[in-house]
Amino acid sequence: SKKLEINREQRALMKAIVDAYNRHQIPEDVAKKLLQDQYSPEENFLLLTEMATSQVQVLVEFTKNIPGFLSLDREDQIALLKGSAVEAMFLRSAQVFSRKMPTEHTDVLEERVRKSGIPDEFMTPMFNFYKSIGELHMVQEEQAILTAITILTPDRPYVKDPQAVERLQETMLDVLRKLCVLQHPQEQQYFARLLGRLTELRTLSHYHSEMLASWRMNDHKFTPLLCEIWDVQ
Ligand SMILES: O=C(NC1CCCCC1)[C@H](C1CCCCC1)n1c(-c2ccc(-c3ccccc3)s2)nc2ccccc21
Repeated sequence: SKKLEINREQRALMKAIVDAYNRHQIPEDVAKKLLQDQYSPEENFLLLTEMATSQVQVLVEFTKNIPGFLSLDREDQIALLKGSAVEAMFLRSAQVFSRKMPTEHTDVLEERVRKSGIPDEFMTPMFNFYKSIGELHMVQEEQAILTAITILTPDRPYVKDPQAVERLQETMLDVLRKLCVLQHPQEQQYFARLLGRLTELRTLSHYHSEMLASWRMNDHKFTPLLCEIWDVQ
């Protein structure tokens, strides 16, 4: 029916976002590194800060390709990036964790992350989120559009024109809704479950400053970019 069909304009929008999402992959595959060796909390913290610094740069490039983003108020663009960077990091970590790999690799990866230096009390919510993302078996279009929807959240701190952001987010939500029906015709509430993950993501991301501050080591060093993004130091 007309209502459900992805029209030409939406197909172009989806292509732009998926191309940008694939173009801006994380340079070094952190999963491969973690599967190679067990690192000390200090080495893991350094690995996280390196991965996170490059991921923020990747996120900025991806965001610039979201149709309409660059026509938003300049300060609102910064507010949206700052407000979504940690969530995008956890979303990308979940996608890395849920990537198709032999079971024993997933088990080793889980073990390495559990022993990375992050305090134990954060492990349950973090892995609950990773596993709930994994169970969705998202196609890459859904992953890319979900990341764009996360960035285009109107109620981030300091956004001056939330309506303009809401208009862009609604366009993305409409495409994602149609895509979910097409990709997962059996699962009625798939789209609703997908959006429910964004709520879980926001809750998980609330802990990030505490996770970093209580990483099992002394003298936590951050890059200036991460001090800005992570609300630390
Ligand atoms: O490198 C990583 N993630 C990259 C981020 C950028 C995008 C690609 C993925 C880290 C590593 C964890 C182990 C120690 C080294 C770093 N990672 C996490 C995180 C746990 C906590 C995280 C965090 C983020 C912000 C603030 C406070 C805490 S990220 N979950 C993973 C699941 C699977 C593979 C790696 C994973």
